[in-house]
Amino acid sequence: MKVLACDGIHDDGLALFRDAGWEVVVSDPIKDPAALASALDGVDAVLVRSATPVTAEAIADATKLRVIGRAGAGVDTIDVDAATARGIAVMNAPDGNTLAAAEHAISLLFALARHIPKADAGMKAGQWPKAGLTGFELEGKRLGVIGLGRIGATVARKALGIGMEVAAYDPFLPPAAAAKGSVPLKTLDELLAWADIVTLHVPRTKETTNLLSEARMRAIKPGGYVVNAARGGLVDEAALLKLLDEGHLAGAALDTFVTEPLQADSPLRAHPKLILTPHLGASTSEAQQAVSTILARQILDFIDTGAVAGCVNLPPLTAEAAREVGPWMPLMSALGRLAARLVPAPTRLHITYAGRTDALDTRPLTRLLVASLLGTASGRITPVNALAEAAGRGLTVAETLGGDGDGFDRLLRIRVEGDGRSREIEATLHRGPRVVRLDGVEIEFDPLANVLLMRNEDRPGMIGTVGSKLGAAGVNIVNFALGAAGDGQARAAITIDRAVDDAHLAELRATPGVLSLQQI
Ligand SMILES: NC(=O)C1=CN([C@@H]2O[C@H](COP(=O)(O)OP(=O)(O)OC[C@H]3O[C@@H](n4cnc5c(N)ncnc54)[C@H](O)[C@@H]3O)[C@@H](O)[C@H]2O)C=CC1
Ligand SMILES: O=C(O)C(=O)COP(=O)(O)O
Repeated sequence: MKVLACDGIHDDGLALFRDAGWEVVVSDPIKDPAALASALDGVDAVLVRSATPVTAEAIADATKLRVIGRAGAGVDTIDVDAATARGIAVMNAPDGNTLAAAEHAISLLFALARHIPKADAGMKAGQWPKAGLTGFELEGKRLGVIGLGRIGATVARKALGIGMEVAAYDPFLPPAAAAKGSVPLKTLDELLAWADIVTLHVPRTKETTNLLSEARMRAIKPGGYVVNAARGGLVDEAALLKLLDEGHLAGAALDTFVTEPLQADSPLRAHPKLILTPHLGASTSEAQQAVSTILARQILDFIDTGAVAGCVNLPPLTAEAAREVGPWMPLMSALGRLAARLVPAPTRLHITYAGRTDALDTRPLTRLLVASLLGTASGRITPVNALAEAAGRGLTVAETLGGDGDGFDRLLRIRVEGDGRSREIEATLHRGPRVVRLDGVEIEFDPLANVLLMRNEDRPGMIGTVGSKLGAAGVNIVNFALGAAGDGQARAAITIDRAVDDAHLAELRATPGVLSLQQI
């Protein structure tokens, strides 16, 4: 397995990959999508920070890539939709840098309040720049937090600790979190009119782009301040310069920019009321160590056990739940392949998880079954894109939980329909993966083995005739399971030690009494 680590990923996380036997390739940021595409050749996982954009073009031919890992919080530099469509999991590690980002925002508040950068620059230039650098106290001032998630809530807590009044705007806060929080919530208009300093802690999305537009910044009290240590593009940079020039805003501090690195000739660099840092929010050794190790563990667990944590395009699956469903995974893949052979153009799939269903998270099982059912048709289908791909291809997927397990601890009943056909497979785990019934007829076989499925006239001599033809083809029978279908026909599942070639298959199909024969 191979991981490509771009953008300066802390070595502690990379060591976990090396310990697990992975090849680790370390790279500087790769800005060019074509260059990233070629660097991704043969790569199973790629790790990035904010410098390397992972675009649709970069991953279009990444046939081995299973995970894009963001060693940090914001996934706005990753084309998550394109990754999902290609069946690639996208993971991040937002808990690892919350403190670092929050402390950076607080640092910027102090830097603004006490002119620290100007004071320092003057001192370094041989001056004693005391006059003109009178600041203001943060205690008693009003801080308006936009986005009360991990970082916003941490900033709020720290700001309360230094005696600031704090309120927030976050329309997506879960009601429980809003109810127990010590930070009053306001509408955006109320917050902007109330705050002395507005600080942003939202992700960059279509909705949050230019959240602080010219009109919104005008709604901040004259003499107010803006801090953006969240994402470039949340603040309209041109409008900010205008409002600083007009004197409507007294100052602003930016850690993140529309274009990064910021252009050398950007007018932002020259503005005396602006404090700039080069996207340093997450740049503490603690945060980098944390995000790299959290992310590495998430990716290694996902690949090794199927456990899902910190994934933005798959539902979570705890290690315990992964252990519970793990043994069923090979069965789901095999049943998907079998179902695809029985009904090549499926339009409806109904899965019943019967018997004991407690502690069974069926989501990864259903996704894998669907991926395997569709995967044989074309393209790259994985549990990440299986359900979307099913919807796109007109396959309805339904699931029933519970019901009689027919004496089995757990029994899977899979009905596939399409093209006028309707087939039913019942399967379980019993000394390995086992199909126990096909279309209601009791025949047992291992769906992972080489199997011939036969429908034949229910008359004496059939086993012998087919058996000797297989013998003549040099194929050994491992198991011959036969069940009467009740209509003068029988069904057989013949487990064999190797695949039968086409010529011998044709000969078997031509055997009198054989009504149909399929190799799976
Ligand atoms: N400067 C830096 O180095 C760093 C920047 N960040 C940025 O900070 C962002 C937030 O990180 P976390 O707090 O960990 O994420 P989070 O997901 O815990 O919090 C984001 C909050 O924003 C809220 N939100 C979303 N859309 C909103 C909208 N339109 N208006 C108001 N609130 C909205 C959400 O409800 C959520 O509570 C990241 O997405 C990233 O862009 C994160 C780490 C470091
Ligand atoms: O985690 C985030 O969202 C960040 O913005 C941190 O960016 P970085 O990893 O320092 O390039």
